[in-house]
Amino acid sequence: MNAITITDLHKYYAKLHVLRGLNLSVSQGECVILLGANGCGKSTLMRCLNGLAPHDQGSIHILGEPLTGLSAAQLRRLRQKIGVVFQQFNLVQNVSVFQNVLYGALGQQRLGLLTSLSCFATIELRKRAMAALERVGLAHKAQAECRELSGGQQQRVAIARTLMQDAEIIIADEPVASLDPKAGREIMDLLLDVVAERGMTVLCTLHQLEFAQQYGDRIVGMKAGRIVLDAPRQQVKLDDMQQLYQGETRVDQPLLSTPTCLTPVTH
Ligand SMILES: Nc1ncnc2c1ncn2[C@@H]1O[C@H](COP(=O)(O)OP(=O)(O)OP(=O)(O)O)[C@@H](O)[C@H]1O
Repeated sequence: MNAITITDLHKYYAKLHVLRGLNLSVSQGECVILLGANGCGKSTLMRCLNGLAPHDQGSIHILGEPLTGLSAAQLRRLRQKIGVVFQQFNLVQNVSVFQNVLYGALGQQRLGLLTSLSCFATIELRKRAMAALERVGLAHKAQAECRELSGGQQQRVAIARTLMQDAEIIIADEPVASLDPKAGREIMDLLLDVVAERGMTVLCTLHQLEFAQQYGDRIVGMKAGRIVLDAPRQQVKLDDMQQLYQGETRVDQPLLSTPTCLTPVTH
């Protein structure tokens, strides 16, 4: 079964046609790196996948379930399977690292928010949260407030939270954009190790081509709201990736021609 199946996906912001007929399948356990210039629609795609932004046409299936037509409870249950690691560390800054990780259990518990608060959490949940923090090397920072951590440490907390969540899919939107090269590499190493251990599926946007050459199974490239490159990482040349940043790349530019595929889509 595919972890993610996207068929003829369209998304508009008012008159701006942002996603222009996307087709993409990601197998369970696969790590796909998504590349594309600023404004080509990557984050919008990520938001659609996470149910944060409704799409206008086409379909998205997550682990075989359609993302549309779900009740609020069904959508919540499906979103529980999707962990997010975003460029802007989507953590609650003024609470502890431990508490942020515990929030990952939100939605698994019948009592919701209350049981994910550290003062009410069961011993089992607390143990799991500590184990997740140990896995990302941050057990010693459990009681620190998130805002006291470096960018790299905050991304570690976000990864720990996906472990707490028992996510099956990780959507990582520029997870290393604000990190220095060493910290960025450490986060990519950790992310890929953790997902391999758990057989999770990853869709990760990056702007660093040198990372794209080293991480993941497959490279998908977008240009002006369309997928124009989709091939196993080893088959993608640097020049193929560089072309993604040339010509008409943004969705808010008038298109002079329909972009052609740089490399035949192999899926
Ligand atoms: N909520 C929104 N409302 C209106 N327009 C939006 C919204 N979000 C994004 N856009 C527009 O959609 C287009 C695509 O933006 P998006 O953030 O998806 O691109 P991106 O490829 O992720 O870019 P970047 O690499 O800079 O993050 C841009 O023109 C942007 O201004």
